[in-house]
Amino acid sequence: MTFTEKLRASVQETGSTLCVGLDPNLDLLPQPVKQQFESREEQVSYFCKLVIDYTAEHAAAFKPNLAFFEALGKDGLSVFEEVISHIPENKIIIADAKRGDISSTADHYKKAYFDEFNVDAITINPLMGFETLEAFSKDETKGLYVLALTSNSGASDFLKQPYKNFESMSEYIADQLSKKSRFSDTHLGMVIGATQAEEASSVLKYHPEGALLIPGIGAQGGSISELEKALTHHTGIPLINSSRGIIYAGKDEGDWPEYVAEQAKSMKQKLSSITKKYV
Ligand SMILES: O=C(O)c1cc(=O)[nH]c(=O)n1[C@@H]1O[C@H](COP(=O)(O)O)[C@@H](O)[C@H]1O
Repeated sequence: MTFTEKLRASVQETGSTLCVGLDPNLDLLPQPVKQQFESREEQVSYFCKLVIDYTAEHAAAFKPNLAFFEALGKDGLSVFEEVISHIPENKIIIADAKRGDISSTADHYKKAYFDEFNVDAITINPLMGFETLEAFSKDETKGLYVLALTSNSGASDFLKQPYKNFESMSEYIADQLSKKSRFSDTHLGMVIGATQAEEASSVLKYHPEGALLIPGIGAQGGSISELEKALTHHTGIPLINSSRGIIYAGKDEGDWPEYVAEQAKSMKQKLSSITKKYV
């Protein structure tokens, strides 16, 4: 099954374009989890597994962010592996690693994330050039989400600046990804921030078939109705990510996982007008 086939199937099976972001911040973990386990590793592992159990029926994808696992030190990658092994087979797993390096180094990132951890997709920072993508390009079962128009205000530092004969570097990245897609077995998708809906449609038109990872709803305040407008002509399947807005719902309650499930269900419903186009 190719990456896009798996992506479509996961969205269809769940009737959802929601991606639950696994950003386990030790300072924000629910009190009952902290009380139950002494070690940080056990706390993070248990927390993420419960979030997965309680949200899986509402989500097509999970996006563990590597920073939160690396912050655990030497055992962080073991916890990451434990957590991703807990994610049901039919869900898309995106390793949010934002890697991007010269080709020989990129080849080792590819070995780590595609071959060893066997995730479906990884996020890529293209600042070192399109060379950062090449090592990943030979696997039709995998996808890349390349930072194109990020959700933060720092998008104005480079990405929203005019570049070559494009209105912005974001447009140029989208155009290049579309051209490179013809020669790549791996699906080349984009990261587009939900907080950038105004600029998003002009970027999306350069790569209309690209799968999208869209962070910025929930805690960052991106508007779902503006996002829906921006996606009007887009055919690539979007996964819309919320991390803090879901995983820390009901954080100090004994039955916190119920709040997490409720929040995921509610977000799935809020996204339904976007989702219906892709199911
Ligand atoms: O690549 C990402 O996932 C990403 C790109 C971007 O432009 N903005 C962005 O917030 N993210 C990530 O998406 C998640 C957003 O988390 P919340 O704001 O808590 O929903 C974090 O893991 C961020 O690192």
